[in-house]
Amino acid sequence: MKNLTLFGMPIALDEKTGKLTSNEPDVCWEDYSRKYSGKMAGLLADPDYKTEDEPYYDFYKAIVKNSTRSTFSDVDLRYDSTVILPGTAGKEFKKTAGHFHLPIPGKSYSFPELYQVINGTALFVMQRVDDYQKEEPMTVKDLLLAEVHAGETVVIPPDYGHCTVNIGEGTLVFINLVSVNSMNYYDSVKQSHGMSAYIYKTENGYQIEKNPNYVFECEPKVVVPADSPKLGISKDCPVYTEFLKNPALYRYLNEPEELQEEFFAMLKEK
Ligand SMILES: O=P(O)(O)OC[C@H]1O[C@](O)(CO)[C@@H](O)[C@@H]1O
Repeated sequence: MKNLTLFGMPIALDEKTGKLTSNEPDVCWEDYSRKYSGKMAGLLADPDYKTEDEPYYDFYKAIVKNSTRSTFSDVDLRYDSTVILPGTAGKEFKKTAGHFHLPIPGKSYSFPELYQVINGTALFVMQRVDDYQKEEPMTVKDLLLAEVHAGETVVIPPDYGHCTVNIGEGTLVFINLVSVNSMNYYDSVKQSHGMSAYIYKTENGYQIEKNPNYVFECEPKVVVPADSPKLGISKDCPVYTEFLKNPALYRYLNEPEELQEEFFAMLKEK
C-alpha cells in the first residue's frame, strides 16, 4: 500500500490492483466504476487492437470526508479521482476516453476543469476545434499537451476537449475539481477515433502522433503548468486542502469569464 498524501485525506493505492482504499470511515465516494479495453474500441490509434478485458481506468465519483460534504455542495463543485493503470494498447499509452464539456446553461462556452496529479505522470491532451458537435471531421484550432507530474495541477480551459494519458511507468492517479452542472459530450471524439493526438511509448519517453481523422490548422504544443495563486494552484499542496481553506476562490470553475487569460498564462512552453 502506498499512502497518497496529495489527496489531502487518508487514501492509499494498492499498487498490485490499482485500487484506492481508505481506512478512515469518514472518507467515502458516491460511486466507483472500472473501464476495460473493450469499452475503448474505436478510440485507439490501432483500430485492430482487440482485447476485451484489460483494465484501463477506474473512476471514483464525489470523494469526500463526510464532515466537509456541504462545503463542496454549497459551491456546486465535485472532487473525483481517476486511476489509469500502466501500460499500452500496442504502442499507444493507456488513456481516458476523452470528451468535451457542453456549454454552461445560458452561455456560449463550457465549464473548465481542474486536475491535480497525485501519483505518476500524466499528459493532458487539450484541443479546441471549430465545432465539436459537427459530423464532418473537426478542424483543430489549438492543441496543447500538458506534461504534469505528481503535485502539479492544470486547468482545462473552457471549450477544450480533453483526455488524460498515463505516460509514466507506474499507476497514474489524479483528481479533478469540476462543476456538478458540467455535462460531458463524447460523440465527436468517438466518431474521430479518439482525440486529435495519439501518444506512443518510445525508448526515451513518448512521441506525439496526429490523428488523421482531424484537419489541423495548428501544430501540437507541449506545455508544463506553473503555480497560479489566482487559480488556487500551488505545487505539492493538495487541492482538497486548499479548497477547504478558501472555497470561494474556486468559483471560477462555475464562472470562468474573469480568469480566462489565467488559464493560458499558467501553461508555460516546455
Ligand atoms: O469521461 P471519460 O472521458 O471517460 O474520462 C473520465 C474523466 O472524466 C471525468 O470524469 C470528469 O470530467 C474525469 O474525472 C475523468 O478523468
